[in-house]
Amino acid sequence: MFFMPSPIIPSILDFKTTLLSTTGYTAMLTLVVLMFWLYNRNERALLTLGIAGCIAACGTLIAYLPLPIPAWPNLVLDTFLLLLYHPLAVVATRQLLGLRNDWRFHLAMLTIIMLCFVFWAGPGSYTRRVGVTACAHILYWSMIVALLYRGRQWRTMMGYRLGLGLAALTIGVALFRLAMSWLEKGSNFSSVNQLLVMFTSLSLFWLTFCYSLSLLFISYERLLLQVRQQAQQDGLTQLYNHRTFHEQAAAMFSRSRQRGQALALLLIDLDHFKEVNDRYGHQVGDEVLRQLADCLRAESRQGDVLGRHGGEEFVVMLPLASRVEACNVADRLRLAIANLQPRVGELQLSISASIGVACLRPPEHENLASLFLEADLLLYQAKRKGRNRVEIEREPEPEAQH
Ligand SMILES: Nc1nc2c(ncn2[C@@H]2O[C@H](COP(=O)(O)OP(=O)(O)OP(=O)(O)O)[C@@H](O)[C@H]2O)c(=O)[nH]1
Repeated sequence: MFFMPSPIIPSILDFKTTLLSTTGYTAMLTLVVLMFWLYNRNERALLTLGIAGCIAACGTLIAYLPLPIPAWPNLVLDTFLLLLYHPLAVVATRQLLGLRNDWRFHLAMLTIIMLCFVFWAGPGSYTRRVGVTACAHILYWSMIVALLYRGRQWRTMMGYRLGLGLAALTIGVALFRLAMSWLEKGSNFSSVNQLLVMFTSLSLFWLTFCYSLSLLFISYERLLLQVRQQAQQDGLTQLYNHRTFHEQAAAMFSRSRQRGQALALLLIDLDHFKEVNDRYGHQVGDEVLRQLADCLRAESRQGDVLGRHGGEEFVVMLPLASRVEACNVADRLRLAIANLQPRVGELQLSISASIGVACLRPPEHENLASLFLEADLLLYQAKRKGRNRVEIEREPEPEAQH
């Protein structure tokens, strides 16, 4: 990341011009990151990256501006400011993953790196200076790769893949620089290698700053995911809300009808829930509903679709479930609810539910509404027959009176 101007480097790679444009891009990127942080202040990683960007921009400016300090302290200060970006990138990544940061560790590492830079490399050895900064890159970016790998539950997100790719590339380029500094005999690079050092230095700069973009991307993707989840879920139980459940159920219904596959719909309604609310209050009632949702989640198979239909009514769609299977699942759920005995503070309650089960019969069920109607009638039948039971077969209508 540190350039030694050389007369052989063509004007297109003019040292100061490159630094000036790099400073401009860094400042612009930093501004974007800080704007996003202002928009979502919970994302402290963006603030850290913004601070890191400001410091790095100062680092490049110091190399550009004729400061009234000697060249060597100027280079040390410039190096220090530019190197600060990397531990801050580690800190930002940890913040993004919700992990704690150990500032003393970062301070100690940076101190060791700077001591190596000043005393082991010193003003006389350009190759050693490149070696030290390459090692710093490898160290910090390996940490970032390890961190991103730990956050692989979000591996489907573009930002994670991008961040991981950029971090891996950064390590690759830094390894190349380390090898160059190692293989070079003298304290300065040959003319051709100087050009390579400059190219790799610039690419490191761009790669690491693009990493800020990838973190921004991750933060944005997570925000989108959160908003989408909130729009799809019921706030109390985190099950699908009425609208989303109906969308999913409608798609499942058409698929099953088209393919001639089995499908069952379970309508579950808590018995005498009004009494729970009236006797213990709405907050206790809410907690009971939450625990009931957890129970349904725990009892359901992968592929089953669960939703809160409204109030104390829940729905479960069972794809590929035959009539017997649906009846077994419904009875298992009924039993699980009866044994749940939700605990709310000191209270231990007893609850039960009635379940209506409608199984898809293509000629009779033309649309999802007809399946729901049947499940609703069966649920009503279960309530009528004493509650805490499963109904799957409609009773014959009472004979019309003559
Ligand atoms: N705490 C709480 N109560 C709710 C919520 N949604 C609906 N309820 C309550 O659920 C109760 C439903 O009462 P009813 O429809 O009379 O049914 P029930 O008392 O369960 O009686 P049956 O269904 O006939 O066994 C009402 O007291 C509603 O206030 C909710 O989100 N939280």
